[in-house]
Amino acid sequence: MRIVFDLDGTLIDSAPDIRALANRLLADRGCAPLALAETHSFIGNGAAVFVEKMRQARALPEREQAALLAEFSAGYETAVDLTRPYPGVVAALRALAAAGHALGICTNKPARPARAVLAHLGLLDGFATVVGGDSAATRKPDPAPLHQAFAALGAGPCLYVGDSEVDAETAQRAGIRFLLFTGGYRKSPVAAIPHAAAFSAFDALPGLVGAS
Ligand SMILES: O=C(O)COP(=O)(O)O
Ligand SMILES: [Mg+2]
Repeated sequence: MRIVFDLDGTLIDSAPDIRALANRLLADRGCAPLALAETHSFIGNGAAVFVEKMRQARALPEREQAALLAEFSAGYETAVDLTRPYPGVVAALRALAAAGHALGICTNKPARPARAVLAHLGLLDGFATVVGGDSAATRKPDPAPLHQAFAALGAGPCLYVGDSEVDAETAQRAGIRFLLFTGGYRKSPVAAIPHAAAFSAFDALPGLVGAS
């Protein structure tokens, strides 16, 4: 089977690094720092949307957007030290690879920081493709980047694993079966997010894939 994963809030808890990076930018401008929950709520639609939501939350003017995004992007690749895989992720990925599944990533995080954090955690080599928010002409919830990720994995049934409303919509629009990790950065109740199956701990994932 071809299995594609979302990244932030699905395989990795990256919000502490994203928050620290954002708070450096805000501190330079005399603004109050982001709380962790606020940070979670801004993640999922890519770097430009994150910076826009951060800017609006601190009432910074629109004319600052380009400079904020440039500074954010410049620091993004090295913002890896506080990021951890969720419990059970490493073992689940290893089990899925050992069972012969082809694994890929489709994230709205730009490709370079996505690859950098995966490499930092020793996980990059496990993925045959990494499609980022800037890898295709469009980003999720447009289905094109998800199709691109599956195309890179060859043939076979498809499964997408993600944590958010954006991921569920992307899978639905792509016509692909979706598994929801409930422990990430979703904003809505699990019941309000379309999914084939949901799981709260990664040790359940190989069994769910086997049952798909
Ligand atoms: O919003 C982002 O930059 C990334 O989020 P995702 O990995 O959940 O797609
Ligand atoms: Mg996510």
